[in-house]
Amino acid sequence: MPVLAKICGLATADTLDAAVAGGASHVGFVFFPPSPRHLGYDRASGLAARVPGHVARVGVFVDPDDALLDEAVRAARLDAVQLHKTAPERTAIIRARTGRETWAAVAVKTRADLDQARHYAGAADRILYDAKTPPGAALPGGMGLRFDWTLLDNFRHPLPWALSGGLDPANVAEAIRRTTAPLVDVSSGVESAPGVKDVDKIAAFLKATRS
Ligand SMILES: O=C(O)c1ccccc1NCC(=O)[C@H](O)[C@H](O)COP(=O)(O)O
Repeated sequence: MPVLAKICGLATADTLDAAVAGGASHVGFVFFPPSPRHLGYDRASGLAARVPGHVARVGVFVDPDDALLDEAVRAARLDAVQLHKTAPERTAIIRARTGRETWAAVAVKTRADLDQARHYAGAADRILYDAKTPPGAALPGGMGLRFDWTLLDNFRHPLPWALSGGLDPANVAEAIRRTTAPLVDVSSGVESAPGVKDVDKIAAFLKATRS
């Protein structure tokens, strides 16, 4: 089974096209104004129009309100929503409201953090294990931080899942081998500066997922 790959935080046509050409299964659009990857609705709409049908459009949110969600789902024609810092009860409501595949991000630093995933059974469709960012950090993701992959050893995943946090072209093959992740997600590992995606790094990352 080929490993699926999401390139997150795309904001330009050339880098979006590189993700599609390189074989990404998912592309991520960030709707969170403090992020250097944040997209307005018009820009998201234009990018979404370039995405072929076999590639899923994922909107990335931080505990969003209904107005933001509704407008982003419409503008970017989202296939899935990825929710950070969103309680299981609210996640279930968003899943029902949008009718979209719903991913719950679980921030991981210790083994105990993984237990949060169980609370999303019945509320989400997929868990995204991401590295926990430091208290007071501006962003809950997209900071290039990695968690200890061995924490996932023998963990009984309550839902389909994905691995994220600090992945890059040099370490993603080892991450897949070590964790058996069915889907990997990257943002800053394929950037030349925060929010600036690099087409060569995107291509290298996607190639490495198949190695
Ligand atoms: O990327 C962002 O700017 C962002 C902002 C707010 C919430 C989540 C965000 N990113 C989520 C992602 O899916 C990233 O791809 C994931 O955290 C991994 O990031 P990185 O460690 O930089 O590869």
